[in-house]
Amino acid sequence: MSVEKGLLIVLSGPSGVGKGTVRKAIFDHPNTNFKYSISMTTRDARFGEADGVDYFFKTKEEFEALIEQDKFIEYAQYVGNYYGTPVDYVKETIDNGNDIFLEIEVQGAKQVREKFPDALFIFLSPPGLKALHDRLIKRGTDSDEVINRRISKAKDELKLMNLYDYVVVNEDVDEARRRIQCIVEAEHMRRDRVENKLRQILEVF
Ligand SMILES: Nc1ncnc2c1ncn2[C@@H]1O[C@H](COP(=O)(O)OP(=O)(O)OP(=O)(O)O)[C@@H](O)[C@H]1O
Ligand SMILES: Nc1nc2c(ncn2[C@@H]2O[C@H](COP(=O)(O)O)[C@@H](O)[C@H]2O)c(=O)[nH]1
Repeated sequence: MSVEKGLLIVLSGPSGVGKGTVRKAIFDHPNTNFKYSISMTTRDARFGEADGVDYFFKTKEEFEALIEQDKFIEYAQYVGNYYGTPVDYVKETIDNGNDIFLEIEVQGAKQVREKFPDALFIFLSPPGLKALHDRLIKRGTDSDEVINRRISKAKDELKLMNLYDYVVVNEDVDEARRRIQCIVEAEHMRRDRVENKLRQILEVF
């Protein structure tokens, strides 16, 4: 009997909205069984970030060689750096029946939609642009110039939220965590119902 494929869950949204914070809350929660896809990037590691934990840090040349070798499900250039999702771990995880969680920006999410139309797409939105700006400043990881570029990008990214299956507003981290877990659970139930229905219909013959 073939193993049922795992769910590919894509969490996207503008920089500073709290994707990483909400993702950590999800993974720290006892009910979580997802795997996490660690991205590759050419940006410098921030204070406290570790290679192979937060990202796989690569040089531009290494990243471009991996693009040539078709080693990404998706990749994008964001504020002067490459970011991408390595293909092997994602495929292996879903083929083994496990759910996998991607935390990526919107251009990458669009590419995933083209390759994996069955994936579940969730957009994390800030309560407002002022809150987003405040969060980027409070995080203290980027210069004013980079923050302004991220906010300018966010204005375009927010316009794409209607392309997602669900939008979750991150007012409160624990509430956003709970909503995302409910969405994933409901999606599993929906898929199981469709699968069972199909089985029943096919049994008639
Ligand atoms: N609900 C919230 N209310 C207030 N502050 C928040 C909330 N969620 C996250 N934050 C804060 O906002 C800042 C940005 O969060 P985080 O780094 O998780 O964003 P991100 O979307 O992952 O950013 P990036 O895409 O740049 O990696 C952090 O300082 C975090 O503590
Ligand atoms: N398209 C992709 N976007 C990614 C990936 N990993 C992270 N990201 C997004 O990039 C921006 C900037 O991240 P930062 O760590 O420099 O703040 C942010 O929106 C991330 O979600 C990826 O593999 N592909």
